[in-house]
Amino acid sequence: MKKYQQKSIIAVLTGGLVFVIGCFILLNFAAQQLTAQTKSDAEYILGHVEGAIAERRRILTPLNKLAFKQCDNTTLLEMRRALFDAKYVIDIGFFKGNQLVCTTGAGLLSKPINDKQPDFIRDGEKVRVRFEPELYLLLFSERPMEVIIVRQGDYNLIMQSTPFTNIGITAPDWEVIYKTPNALHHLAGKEGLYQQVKNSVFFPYETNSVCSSTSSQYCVVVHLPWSLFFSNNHLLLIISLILTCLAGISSALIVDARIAARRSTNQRIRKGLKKGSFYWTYQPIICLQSGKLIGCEVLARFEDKYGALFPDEFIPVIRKNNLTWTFTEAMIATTIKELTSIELLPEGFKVSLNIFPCDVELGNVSLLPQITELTNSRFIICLEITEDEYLDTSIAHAHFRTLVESGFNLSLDDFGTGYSNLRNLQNLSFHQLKIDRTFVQDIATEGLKASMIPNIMELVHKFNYTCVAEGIETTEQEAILKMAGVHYGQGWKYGKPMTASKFKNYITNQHF
Ligand SMILES: Nc1nc2c(ncn2[C@@H]2O[C@H](COP(=O)(O)O[C@H]3[C@@H](O)[C@H](n4cnc5c(=O)[nH]c(N)nc54)O[C@@H]3COP(=O)(O)O)[C@@H](O)[C@H]2O)c(=O)[nH]1
Repeated sequence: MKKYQQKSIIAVLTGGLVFVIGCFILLNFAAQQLTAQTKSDAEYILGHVEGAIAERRRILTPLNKLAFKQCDNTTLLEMRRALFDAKYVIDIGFFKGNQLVCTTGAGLLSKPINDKQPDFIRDGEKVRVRFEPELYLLLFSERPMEVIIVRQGDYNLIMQSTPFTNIGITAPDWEVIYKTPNALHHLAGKEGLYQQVKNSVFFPYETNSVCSSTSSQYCVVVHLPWSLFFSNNHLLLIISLILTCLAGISSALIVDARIAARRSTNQRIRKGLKKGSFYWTYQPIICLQSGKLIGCEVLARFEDKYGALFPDEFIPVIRKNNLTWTFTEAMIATTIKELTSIELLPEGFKVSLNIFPCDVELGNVSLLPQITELTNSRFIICLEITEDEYLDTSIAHAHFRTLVESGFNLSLDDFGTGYSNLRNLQNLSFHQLKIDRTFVQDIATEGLKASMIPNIMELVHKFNYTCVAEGIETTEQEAILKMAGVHYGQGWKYGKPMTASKFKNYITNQHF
């Protein structure tokens, strides 16, 4: 599998992982919300259950204390008074023995009704509770009602479960139960739900149950399905999903970009040499006295699908990978062709090519005289070589002599920066010395390096060199260098390194 494909897979996997983690966080958040919702629904219903229990006590205990022996108008009046501000109780009945004789709704019954067996009895208080799924109350006789009937002493009361169902809860299913040691008694809501929850038939987080703190036998269970929860919060869900997707996509893009950026410079440069990612630019060199263009320096640039690399990045890699000569050959082949095609360039135009010092030591430079594009060109080919310890050997000196004999000009680059051996100035068969731009930049601050320019010029004159100052950006620098006797200048003041076509336009506007 190709490396870039592997890297794309890593980016996609990272994006996918971020998406999955995002979804997990989202799901976890939704689960917390669902739990909170079911808990608040269950507590809401339980609040009503406790309210109903309290109401039952509030009504039945005082009524029983009145100790009526039969149902007459006084009894009915007291019963109706008790019912007046009730919230859960819809009817109160009075018993004689085991027979219901009157109710607040129907008054005195023409035919007493026998009490039925309760579902359960609350021990201490002797409260008998019965769930009636379809009770036809005389007052509301057209429709059956789901009610809870609670008997205490001589009275019973009927509570409707509608106050629980018509409340503002989200869960569609819920159940109120009463737990005895041996059984569960359904009181309101969806019968059997409690048992289903105990049997874990639902998805996680969909259910919740709470029991009363005052009467712990009363419990409420609610069920809110995920599907309903999501459909209730669909807008939030969609926005969160979009954000999670965006997080996934952007992390994939970031990883991709980072991988691309980190993609081995080595590899890019190796491939770039074969695939033409290198191109060359030309920076004008000007005669400081006449102001005329006398030559140019060839400077490499690199750009591939991952972006540009600067010479400071690719030159060391080329050197480290022993690609210096391959690189120089590519430079010569392209640049001489490009410059030759610019007809306006006169005979004797000076083309400065950078040569790696290691190619001098390795003897590769001895191949230069064999490159006919160079030797047959109408230009003066100036080889710029950085001062280096490699140049300080007798073999190097011999190569330089051969190059000079073959018609090349030699220029000592970056003079004053690195390895410096003044003896070389005399021994090397060089034509030119190039003052490094740090000396020129020092002019503005009148620094130590700038103060050394006259000394450099003394050496230049002594050994009969020509001198180029590089990095000239301002008129002030130009004036000072001109006064110091520097012959040529190179820098942004005259033009930045430019492609062949731009250089052609530049030349069109110059006078030789
Ligand atoms: N062997 C080869 N070496 C090469 C080749 N192409 C470049 N190089 C070497 O890389 C070093 C950096 O080069 P670059 O970034 O291109 O910088 C050159 C100019 O752009 C820069 N310059 C020129 N004028 C100005 C200026 O006014 N201000 C300013 N801040 N910078 C300026 O200076 C660099 C000139 O380089 P040089 O004359 O060679 O010292 C550099 O060492 C290049 O040699 C290549 O094809 N082969």
